Amino acid sequence: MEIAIIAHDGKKADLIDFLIKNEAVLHHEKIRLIGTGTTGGKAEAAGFKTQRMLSGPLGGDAQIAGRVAEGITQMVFFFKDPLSSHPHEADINMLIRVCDVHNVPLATNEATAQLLLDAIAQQL
Ligand SMILES: O=C(CO)COP(=O)(O)O
Repeated sequence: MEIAIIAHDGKKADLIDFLIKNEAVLHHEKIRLIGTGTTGGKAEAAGFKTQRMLSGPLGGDAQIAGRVAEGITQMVFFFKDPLSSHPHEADINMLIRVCDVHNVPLATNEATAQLLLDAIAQQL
């Protein structure tokens, strides 16, 4: 299963902490991580093999949306920062919309991501 990880700058530390907390599940052979450029780089530095797309503002969210639309990415953890604005808001909303169009689970905060991952862990 391919899971996309994305975090805005104000949430990147929270996402990495979340990955570390769940490393037993995330290192399972059936799980493959992809991420936007900077988020993916930080995940790599923390020991998580992650296929990196472009940085979000340069089209990374759009690339992940494309993979969701094609059925390649099957879950998205997107730790959005609700307290900051982003120049690529259109891409962010497009990714959320594409997840809804294709009924792909999308967590935009840690509590939801944990519930999704716990559900996945039971199926591995
Ligand atoms: O902007 C982002 C999501 O909208 C995240 O991109 P980066 O991981 O490259 O910072």
